[in-house]
Amino acid sequence: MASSHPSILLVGSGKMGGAMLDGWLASKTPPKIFVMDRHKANDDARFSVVKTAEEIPSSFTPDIIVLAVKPAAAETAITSLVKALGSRASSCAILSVLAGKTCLSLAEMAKNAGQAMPVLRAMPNTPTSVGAGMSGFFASPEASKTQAQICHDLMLAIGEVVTVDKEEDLATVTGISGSGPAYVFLLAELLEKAAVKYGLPADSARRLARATIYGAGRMLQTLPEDAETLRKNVTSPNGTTAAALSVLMEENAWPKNVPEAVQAARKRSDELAS
Ligand SMILES: NC(=O)C1=CN([C@@H]2O[C@H](COP(=O)(O)OP(=O)(O)OC[C@H]3O[C@@H](n4cnc5c(N)ncnc54)[C@H](O)[C@@H]3O)[C@@H](O)[C@H]2O)C=CC1
Ligand SMILES: O=C(O)[C@@H]1CCC=N1
Repeated sequence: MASSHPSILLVGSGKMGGAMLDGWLASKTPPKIFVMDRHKANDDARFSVVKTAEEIPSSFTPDIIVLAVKPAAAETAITSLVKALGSRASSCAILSVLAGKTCLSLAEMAKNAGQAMPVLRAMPNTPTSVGAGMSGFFASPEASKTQAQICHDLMLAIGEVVTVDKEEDLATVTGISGSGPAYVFLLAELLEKAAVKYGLPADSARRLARATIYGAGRMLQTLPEDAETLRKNVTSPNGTTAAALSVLMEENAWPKNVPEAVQAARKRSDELAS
């Protein structure tokens, strides 16, 4: 297995698979990529596309199968891959980005289809498409050190990686960074709507909301201060920010809602496991 330049089969190139694909293609040393998705056009010379597992050429054996289908589609996809790859599947590992589905349950699917395969999991997010992703990562004990390193490095090529020691912690990762971009996009939507409500033109509203979130994000990314300090630096005593935060930080507002939202995502992740 070539760890420096692995070959991957990306199964599912929808919103998350497509975001990872964009990230890898823009990375310094893109892996060799085959995409398997009946909805993906075969119009880009930088990777090959097959619509079904049966179309994977016998000359191609991936090091890593990156599984990026919906959780409910996992079994069909794994079964078709095991059957089509035959004995070649024995040298592949599965890197799943599916919410919820455990390494054990995915490994069972492969075994039931006729081939034991090690399973590793990553929980990425859509900012991987612009090289600014955040992924949680877990390698099951069945994966070799080389497979774990390759998968870790694949995710590192498209953003940051946090390795978790306990697989169940990926549910929390999902509620924080996997789903998290949606919380930020919601904030952008709501700020934009508020700006329009109070009289600004739509274009200005959009720019103000987006640039504010981008600027705050860059500060969080580049400055050493913690988020609380950065917030306090904006908040003049008895000023406008204090007035706004008295609404958002009210006991039953964000301090209650945000942890509850994360817990709802964690619970849903556990439900998707079965
Ligand atoms: N959307 C997101 O922000 C994130 C999604 N995920 C996970 O990524 C997975 C995919 O989610 P999305 O990309 O949002 O869904 P999606 O519906 O946009 O993409 C799924 C893709 O899988 C393809 N597909 C379905 N069955 C297939 C099969 N048998 N063979 C090949 N391709 C097949 C579909 O054609 C589709 O393009 C989910 O399991 C989700 O939990 C993880 C982190 C973030
Ligand atoms: O909503 C979902 O289930 C997926 C997992 C994390 C982000 N999107």
